[in-house]
Amino acid sequence: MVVSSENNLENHEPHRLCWLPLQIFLAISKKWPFNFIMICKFYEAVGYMGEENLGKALEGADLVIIPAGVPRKPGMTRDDLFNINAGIVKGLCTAIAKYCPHALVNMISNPVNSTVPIAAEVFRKAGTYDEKRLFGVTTLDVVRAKTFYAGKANVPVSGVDVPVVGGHAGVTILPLFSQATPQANGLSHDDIVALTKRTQDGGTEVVEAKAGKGSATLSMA
Ligand SMILES: NC(=O)c1ccc[n+]([C@@H]2O[C@H](COP(=O)([O-])OP(=O)(O)OC[C@H]3O[C@@H](n4cnc5c(N)ncnc54)[C@H](O)[C@@H]3O)[C@@H](O)[C@H]2O)c1
Ligand SMILES: O=C(O)C[C@H](O)C(=O)O
Repeated sequence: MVVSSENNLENHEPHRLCWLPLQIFLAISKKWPFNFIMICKFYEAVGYMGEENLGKALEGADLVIIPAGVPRKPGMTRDDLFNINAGIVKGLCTAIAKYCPHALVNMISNPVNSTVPIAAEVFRKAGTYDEKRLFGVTTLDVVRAKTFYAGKANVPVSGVDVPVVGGHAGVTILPLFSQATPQANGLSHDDIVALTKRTQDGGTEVVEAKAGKGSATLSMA
């Protein structure tokens, strides 16, 4: 997904939202872009198909969100996606460097621990790398840590904060329950170990529940 602000809000001109080929929203339902228009009245949704239109879709973009690629099936790790998704991400990042080198890039495609370095390397080679503009999307780890912690501590999730550092796969996901607020009295070491493991395995839980039909796609949308 690509967002461009070539027009400005004050004039109530629409911004441009482009749907790249095979992108998740279109793949789920062709109605999605239209629902989005109703929600965001300042956005205009434009769909582009085919690699030959990648330049048109990306030109002038301020924000590019990359969810393209294959998801895990039960029994796979995120690393098992590397061989397919690395090439997809590399191609998209090469086009970003060419058509919108100053865009913010949010990387959803897994393995995020590897696709972000791939993007960085493509941008570095193109001379466009800016570490402040490239992000691996790991918000789900924070959401999961907060949800599981709130459940265990029996506090409303809306008031909970749990910092999560590290990467986005297995033991590289490090929820810092020692820094969580509010501090829950009465959580044992075993509770913290169990909460940590459940946070680290949250994506796997979803992949197994969907039984081969994808991953936490809608959460990212
Ligand atoms: N970072 C995260 O928190 C997070 C969360 C959910 C999913 N993911 C990752 O996002 C990716 C997509 O997962 P999903 O569950 O949405 O899968 P999905 O199969 O539902 O959607 C993937 C989309 O990518 C498209 N695609 C495939 N090859 C492409 C290409 N060469 N160019 C452009 N688009 C292409 C497919 O047509 C499909 O529409 C996976 O790698 C998954 O692991 C990451
Ligand atoms: O776990 C996955 O494969 C998808 C995503 O990274 C997630 O955390 O839900």
